[in-house]
Amino acid sequence: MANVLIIDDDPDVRQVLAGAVKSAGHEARSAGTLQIAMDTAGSFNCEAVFLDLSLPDGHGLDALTWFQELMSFPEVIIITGKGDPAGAELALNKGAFDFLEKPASIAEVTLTLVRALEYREARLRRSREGLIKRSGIVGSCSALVRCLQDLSQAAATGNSLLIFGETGTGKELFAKAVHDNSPRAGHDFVVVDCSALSRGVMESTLFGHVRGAFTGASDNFSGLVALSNKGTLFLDEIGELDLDMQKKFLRVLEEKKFRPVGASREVYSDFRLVCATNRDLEAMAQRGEFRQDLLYRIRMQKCTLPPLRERREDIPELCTHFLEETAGQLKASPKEMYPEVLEIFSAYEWPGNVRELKNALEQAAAAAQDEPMLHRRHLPLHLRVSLLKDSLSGQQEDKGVLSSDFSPLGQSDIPEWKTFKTQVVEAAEERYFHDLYAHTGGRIKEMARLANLTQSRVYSLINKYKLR
Ligand SMILES: Nc1ncnc2c1ncn2[C@@H]1O[C@H](COP(=O)(O)OP(=O)(O)OP(=O)(O)O)[C@@H](O)[C@H]1O
Repeated sequence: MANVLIIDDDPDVRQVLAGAVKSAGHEARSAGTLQIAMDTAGSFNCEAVFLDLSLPDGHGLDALTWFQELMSFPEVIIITGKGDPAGAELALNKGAFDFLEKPASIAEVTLTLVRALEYREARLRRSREGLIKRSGIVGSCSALVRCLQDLSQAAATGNSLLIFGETGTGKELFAKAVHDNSPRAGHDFVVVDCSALSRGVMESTLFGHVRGAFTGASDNFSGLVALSNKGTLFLDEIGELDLDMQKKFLRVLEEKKFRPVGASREVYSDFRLVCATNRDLEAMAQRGEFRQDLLYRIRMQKCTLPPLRERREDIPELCTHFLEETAGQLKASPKEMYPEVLEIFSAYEWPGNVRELKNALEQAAAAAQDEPMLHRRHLPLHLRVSLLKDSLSGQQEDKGVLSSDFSPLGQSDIPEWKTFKTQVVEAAEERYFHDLYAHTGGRIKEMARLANLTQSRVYSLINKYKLR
């Protein structure tokens, strides 16, 4: 028997759900507002929560994480009216188990609840058994722990997995961890960056070619799909595949067979697919830019990595990790941070997420040279710029840093914060890439390595800032 909390402002809905829960043999408690639900949850060890999105004292979405973080780790099922599909989608992306559209039948309610409880039990069993090899993933906030649980489940099933997340949130790291935790770990983990391959070379890179198939094909090449046989194929930025390649790839997924360019016979490859994207593939599918049938295939399981600004509690742990890593590479002792430096790190928005944090620490450690402590002055320019926030709200603490980097704003020309921030971040980006270009003599590979970006991203930034 499980404890189930029902949160809905409509007494009829509460009654129907409670009836369904009780007839399935579980204990039900109901609440008409978020406040009552939170008070109830304190003493009711709930294993599943039915959560309405539109409540008199707030939006259910804002309370979702609160319920997910309860000690009993409940699964949350969203109850949604016809009017809020976007809210339900957002909730799923934040780790809600599923959603039910009102009015749901008793059978639907019961089935969803059974599945949610089964899923929760399997999730807890796996985390109790400590089966997850983290493969370098750092962080312990609840959103990340959920992703690790998704990871563990995906690793065990072998189904296709779609990892969604902003740039630098760790999609490739997670994909590798899925591979490392799967029965395929002894075989290859093959990465294909779909945004870095031009249309012309994509097909032969994926499927291989025979000698003489086209100008320049001087040897047979088996291709990356064949290379991932028995292992894992990671398609990064899958949203960049053009429709023609999507069609070809769908066939490979369905039949596990493909024909190398210029070959007469088909080749077989048994690979496990993990894809990543930071694009809204659903919206792309609706616009006809991404095949719906391929989307169904690749997202048999899904995991959404939180942006760093939504898991700031992990920042100190990540900083320690990267400072130790940098020190290890230099065979030096790890540097430490003054508290005010950590404050800046904790307050910054991190549009480039963990990658940006890692780069910032590497740059700061290099700037600090032999000094054991990192000071604000060691931080990259764009981070120091974040101090402007404090200055604009009258809490600026270190005028020296700002005045040396920027001229003060006149009384009459204070722009909106967002506009100003965008301009300053763009200026910092431009300066960074100018310096990087000068430092590396414009060698793309080296630029990509130092900046920890893909070569195609570096190309686009070179074009953006007309670096010559
Ligand atoms: N949770 C984490 N713990 C430790 N390192 C992390 C974490 N997340 C990301 N990183 C590091 O940040 C960098 C970027 O990660 P990764 O390449 O996996 O991101 P991504 O989401 O695939 O980025 P992109 O979309 O730009 O390809 C890597 O150096 C990775 O090791």
